[in-house]
Amino acid sequence: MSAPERFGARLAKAISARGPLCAGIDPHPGLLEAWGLPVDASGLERFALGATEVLAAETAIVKPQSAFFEAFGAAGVAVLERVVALARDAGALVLLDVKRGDIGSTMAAYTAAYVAGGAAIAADAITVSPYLGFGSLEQCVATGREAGRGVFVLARTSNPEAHALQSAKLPDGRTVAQSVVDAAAALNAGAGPLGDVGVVAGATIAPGELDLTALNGPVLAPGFGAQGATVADLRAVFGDALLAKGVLPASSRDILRHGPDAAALRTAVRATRELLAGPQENGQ
Ligand SMILES: O=C(O)c1cc(=O)[nH]c(=O)n1[C@@H]1O[C@H](COP(=O)(O)O)[C@@H](O)[C@H]1O
Repeated sequence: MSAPERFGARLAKAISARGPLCAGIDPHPGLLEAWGLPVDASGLERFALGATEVLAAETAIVKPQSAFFEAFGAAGVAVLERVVALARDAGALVLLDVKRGDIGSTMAAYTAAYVAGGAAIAADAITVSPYLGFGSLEQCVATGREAGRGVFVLARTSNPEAHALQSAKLPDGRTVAQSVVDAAAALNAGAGPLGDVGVVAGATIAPGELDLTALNGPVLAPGFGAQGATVADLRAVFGDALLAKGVLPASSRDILRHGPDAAALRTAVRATRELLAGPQENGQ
């Protein structure tokens, strides 16, 4: 049997076809209410499946946030499984935002859950945390890679509290965040057109904080939209060359607030895609 196509290659193709926007599927209780839905598992189901049907038909990759599903217990996790399947049927890749990270032996169980061949909730990629040491993630990367799946490692996150920890300096002078990027780059060496190990770098961070030029992998850039970052910020933080090669601006609430009407949601996601197309085209 031939090896599955690698995640980085699949993502590069999806970006070429549909643009780089990553649409977040974050069923916040407040959004369920705004959509006129009950804040229970039935409301979650209608919100999440309705949003996925529209967003996964329009974008290269969707990002369901697991916590909003887990909050409803087993019924919520069952909805998450359906979201993953529905998104794939609609032609989008699925980045499951679970931000997992643990000692290697426990990380193996998260790997089996999400990115190994035959995973229970099989995503195309997951978000992972490097704070038990980057090495604790390497088996997950290797196993996911064999199954054609990837990871996005938290490097410099979009939230204001992140700065003190992630921008702390190591004895060699690099920031913690830069060391995460460099470790990801080492695992992506030689891969083309994009490696399977992405990093998370918020669109809200200061320009020049991170050197991503050697990453050779995708960058998830949340913070665009509801957290205040604009297209101009994306250009300032990442530069046109990187924006044209694997930066995925992620937006959740700013798009989802346009539901529940499917046509209005579709118009909103298309408008966001078009907004992003400017720097992409200019960057080539
Ligand atoms: O890993 C993430 O997705 C993530 C990393 C980060 O640095 N900042 C961040 O906001 N996120 C997630 O991205 C989404 C942002 O949602 P909005 O602010 O509504 O666009 C949420 O699901 C967050 O959990």
